[in-house]
Amino acid sequence: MSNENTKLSNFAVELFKINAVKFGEYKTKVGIMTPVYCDLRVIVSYPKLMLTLAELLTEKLHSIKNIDLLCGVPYTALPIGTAVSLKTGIPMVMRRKEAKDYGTKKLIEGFYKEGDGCLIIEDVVTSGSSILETVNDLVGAGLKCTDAIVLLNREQGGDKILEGNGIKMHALLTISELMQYLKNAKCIDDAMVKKVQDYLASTQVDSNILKKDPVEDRLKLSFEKRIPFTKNLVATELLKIMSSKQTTLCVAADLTNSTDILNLAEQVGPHICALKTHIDIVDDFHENLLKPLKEIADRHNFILFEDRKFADIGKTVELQYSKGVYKISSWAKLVTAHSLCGKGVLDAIKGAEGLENRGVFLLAELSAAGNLIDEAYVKKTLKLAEEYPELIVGLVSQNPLTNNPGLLQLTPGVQIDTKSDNLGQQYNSPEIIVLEKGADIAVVGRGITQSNQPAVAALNYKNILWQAYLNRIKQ
Ligand SMILES: O=c1ccn([C@@H]2O[C@H](COP(=O)(O)O)[C@@H](O)[C@H]2O)c(=O)[nH]1
Repeated sequence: MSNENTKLSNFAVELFKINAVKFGEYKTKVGIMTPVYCDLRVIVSYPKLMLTLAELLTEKLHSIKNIDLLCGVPYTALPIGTAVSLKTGIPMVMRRKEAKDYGTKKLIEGFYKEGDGCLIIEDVVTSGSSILETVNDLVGAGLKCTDAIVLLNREQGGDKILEGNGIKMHALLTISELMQYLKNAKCIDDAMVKKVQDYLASTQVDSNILKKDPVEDRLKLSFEKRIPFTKNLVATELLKIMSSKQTTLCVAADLTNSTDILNLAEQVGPHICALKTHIDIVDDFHENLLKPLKEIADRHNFILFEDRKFADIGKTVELQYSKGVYKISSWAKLVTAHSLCGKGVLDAIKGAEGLENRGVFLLAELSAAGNLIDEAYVKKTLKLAEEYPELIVGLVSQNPLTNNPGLLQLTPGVQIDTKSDNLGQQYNSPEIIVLEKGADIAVVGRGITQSNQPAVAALNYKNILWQAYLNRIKQ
């Protein structure tokens, strides 16, 4: 046996002795029974063994390039990562499982620079999902992750899944090697080896289930090709309008007079996919505004969209959506809602009386300077959106948050030459929001409404946005 193998064999036996590897009948995280169970948490009670593990991992790490940082997958691999960091002198970062709700609100703790290469350290890999969760947050913080060193590869398909997601796994031991070492040391018998082999053969994780969303898909697919991915009928209609009218422009009709709104709708109508209103700012609002507005929308083939930003308990939202003077649910196919109050808001919009086809843009990020939304909130918003595919048309955001081709990204804060207003609004150019920020639909308000010729301005925005979209999908 080579020197390295002797070390590994001794290490395997020590793991067995401290009960970090057990044989019998154990329930796994997903509820199925396994004859072999590895629980490396216990290793913190054995500092000498921890040191051996750090030495073994350090040897493994030498063949990997571009390591600026280490990050242990929480929680078991955090002390292991620390031990390797102390041994190698490579600094460490820590991933929080939840961003704290006070102070810095960071998901990644420690000092790092954008573009730093971060090596992942993990104890046991089955499907690789824990590593991918950690990678997701690290990459979100601007770090590069290409490799993971792990103590034990359970050989259930995790390595392939990680590879499919751009992560090369380097394992100290495979479960087969571990079993062999333990059998040679007479810790287990042939029957147990066979039992474990049979178990592994019958429990391979499907390598498709954890494949990243097709990263390029949303941004690379044409709107037409994205139609089959939508589960909401207004989203389907919107994509069809965008494709046929060749426009991704949504005008924010933030005007306070009914006649001005109708005039604007008439002028910009041929160039837009949606007209966004704040109906509660209209001084002379009367329901009589709605009939001609709907008529213009039908004639020019665009969608009426009330930017109500619902954020209350479900019952109140139900009433705000369908009752009162505005009766939003009777005319606006699209509305916005904050995710802040959770599912109740979405259930209310889903169940309220009104138009049969309705859709929601969920606010994940805001264009306002100094807004209080943090990474964790964005993540939870995304999760909520995925839970309501039949209602959610997409996300209001300033960045590409999802690769799901069935979700549309609506991005406000768009102007050609202006960077901000005096009340915290922040603007990006149409090209930047499409090519860099991932916008599918751009909301332009004052860039058009304050122009002397709104129709000309709208056409200009429409053309620039469409060209940027064409460039994006052909790249
Ligand atoms: O993050 C957000 C969400 C919504 N808006 C709305 O978009 C328009 C922007 O108008 P401009 O005149 O182009 O600034 C406005 O109706 C906002 O309520 C946003 O700006 N940012």
